[in-house]
Amino acid sequence: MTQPEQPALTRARTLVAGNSERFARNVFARLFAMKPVLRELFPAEMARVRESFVDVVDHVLASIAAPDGHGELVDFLAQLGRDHRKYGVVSEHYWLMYDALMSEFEYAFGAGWTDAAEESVGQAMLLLTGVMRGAAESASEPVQWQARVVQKFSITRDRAIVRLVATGPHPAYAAGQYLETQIPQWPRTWRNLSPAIPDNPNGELEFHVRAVPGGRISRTIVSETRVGDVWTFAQRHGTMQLDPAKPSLLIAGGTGLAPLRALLIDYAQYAEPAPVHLFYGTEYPGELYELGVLRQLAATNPWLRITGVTENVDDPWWLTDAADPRQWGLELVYGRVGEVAAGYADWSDRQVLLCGPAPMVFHTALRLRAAGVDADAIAHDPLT
Ligand SMILES: NC(=O)C1=CN([C@@H]2O[C@H](COP(=O)(O)OP(=O)(O)OC[C@H]3O[C@@H](n4cnc5c(N)ncnc54)[C@H](O)[C@@H]3O)[C@@H](O)[C@H]2O)C=CC1
Repeated sequence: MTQPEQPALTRARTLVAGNSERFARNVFARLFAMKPVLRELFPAEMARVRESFVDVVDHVLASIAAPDGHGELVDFLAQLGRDHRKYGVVSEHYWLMYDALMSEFEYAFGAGWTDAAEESVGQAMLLLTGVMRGAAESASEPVQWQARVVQKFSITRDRAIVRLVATGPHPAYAAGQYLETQIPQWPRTWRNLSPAIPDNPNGELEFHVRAVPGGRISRTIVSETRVGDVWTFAQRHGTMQLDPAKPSLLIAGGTGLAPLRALLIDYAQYAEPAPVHLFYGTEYPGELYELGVLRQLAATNPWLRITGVTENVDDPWWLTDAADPRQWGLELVYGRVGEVAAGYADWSDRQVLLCGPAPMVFHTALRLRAAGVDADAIAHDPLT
């Protein structure tokens, strides 16, 4: 394959960026016109799909011109191809998508659609659709698996714990990873959720969910999920892990505790692992719902130290029936969890894991870096 021409790729990126919403709409319109049944594979609300789609097209156009090989790009597209199996996308659909993309680029380029432009853009789109198709064809794991809700209870008015049991064998996930999840109330719509317990032979799963403002899926889980609902899972992702040979600092915001909790339970299997200090923060003391469980874990695992952090000293009037975390005798500090943790000690020798609301993770990482922690030592899931 000859190196695609930079000017044509740059022009293609400019055209897409000029009106990315229209570009994506037109490509999908062309695709659905060629095969109307494909519309059923996508969620009713396409805005997020279109946004991600344009990001991928732009990423490919930007990366393919790089002279130093396309290793990372190929890995990225291969993962995307495996992920897309859950939508019911099959090989033939990738050829149709290639045709839809090329027709739209031809339309967008207008008189500028020269042989050279067609060849360069064609190579990029062939790479995009070809790598995704190839990876999907060679993937060996089941596309989807299911689990049934066996228990659900509210922690506060906008947070719930949901427990499920897998209905059959499922691909194991590593503690700290998150799973692509679909709930029956929102068919064909996928969200990432982090299990709060490690993978286990009984297929038991536990999720801690906050109804985030504007979050359709999380709100539905908190308000509508019932025992007996069947959830569907697809790929697992995420690279957060704990090396038992290195001391760690874990900082959790609210239900962001979930994957760190799974990691701690998993970590407890080691005989004498390196120390771990967990800072667990919420807005109000009554929201530190997991302190009781964490205290039990710390009582039998001397390597674990826990500090609860709350922004407010007292609970608001609406936080009823909340347990007072002071009863567990654990350290409780007031402030924002990231600021409290960063100023608490010298963490420069620690591996650091962060999880919680995106602004909290972002600000905590900044604070830690300002306090001398190396950026490479800090890990968290992608911020969305
Ligand atoms: N794998 C992942 O990335 C996971 C992410 N989450 C996310 O974690 C969030 C948890 O929400 P809640 O339980 O309501 O936690 P929350 O909103 O009550 O926040 C908990 C902590 O974050 C701090 N915080 C909040 N906003 C901040 C800001 N702008 N700057 C600095 N610190 C801030 C608070 O001071 C508190 O200590 C959800 O948005 C959920 O999507 C939850 C589970 C897994």
